[in-house]
Amino acid sequence: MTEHEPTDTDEPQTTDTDEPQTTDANGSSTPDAERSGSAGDEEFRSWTESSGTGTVNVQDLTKVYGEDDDEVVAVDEVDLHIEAEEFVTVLGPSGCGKSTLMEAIAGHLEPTEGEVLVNGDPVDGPDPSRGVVFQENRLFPWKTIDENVRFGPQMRDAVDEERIEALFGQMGLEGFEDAYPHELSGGMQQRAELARLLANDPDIMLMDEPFSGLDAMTKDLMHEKLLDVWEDDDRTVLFITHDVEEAILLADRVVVMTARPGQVKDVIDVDLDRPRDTDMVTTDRFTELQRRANESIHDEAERAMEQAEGRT
Ligand SMILES: Nc1ncnc2c1ncn2[C@@H]1O[C@H](COP(=O)(O)OP(=O)(O)OP(=O)(O)O)[C@@H](O)[C@H]1O
Repeated sequence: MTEHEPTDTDEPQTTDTDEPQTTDANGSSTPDAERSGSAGDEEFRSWTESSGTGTVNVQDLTKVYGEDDDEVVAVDEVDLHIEAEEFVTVLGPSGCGKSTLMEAIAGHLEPTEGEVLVNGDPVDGPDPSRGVVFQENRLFPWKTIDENVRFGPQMRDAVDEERIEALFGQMGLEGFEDAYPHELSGGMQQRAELARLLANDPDIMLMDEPFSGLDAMTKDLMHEKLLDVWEDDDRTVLFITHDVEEAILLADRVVVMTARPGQVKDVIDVDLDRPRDTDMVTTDRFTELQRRANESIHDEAERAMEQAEGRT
């Protein structure tokens, strides 16, 4: 498999042209919360053997881009496990390999070393059971919202009209079925993107900074919407972010990554009650978790900045 090679189960891709692509469909994958290093062999074995619907195991994952002088080690020997129905956020500085990790789980790229297992099976390409959402939505600009949402199921001859109608209600998009993506606000586009993903009924949702382009108020609403979806449907979620508050508010566990080459530095258990809402960010426990995450990420952010400035 070549990086980003189009397959008939790949995600819809927007392009600079208005021409339909032949590379669409809908894949989704599961992420993992890692626990390498600190875990004993026996404990680690029990995680990797767990293979319920929606479990992800990343084992010794290394990804090297380029060759010789251009070589970049994006992630280095990452071990991660995510239980079925767990919500894990990955927090890391810019360029530390977060997207690389997610793309490996999505099946969009081939590891240099190591492997990813989903439900105990090796990932060897995209699959609709692993749904991916990016910061820039991948809606087809030439299709209506309804056509976008039903595209994945249609490709598999598995359209469920009731499900699609319910998704429009759940995402507050009734009345916008015939609109085109450019006619919607940023928040509505991301809700349409979520509906498109959920139309495939994925076990695992892989979300790469999906709300980072939204204003604060819309972002809060999207957090509530996503938590509702997750709490109702028991899906596994791997959510990548730079935002400490977002990482804690959403997650069961926050995985903190080092600066490049990305490795798991820390795993923070978030023991806040559920259901969660944005008011929680002012509580003592939230502040304490936030302080811990900030301490963990601080040096890595500095190192990442030095790397970006060419100082290391
Ligand atoms: N296809 C590629 N070819 C060469 N280098 C790449 C490729 N994709 C990513 N990289 C490099 O690998 C490193 C990790 O990239 P990645 O996008 O996974 O990091 P990230 O943590 O998601 O970054 P950001 O937070 O900025 O989105 C970066 O140095 C990036 O430039």
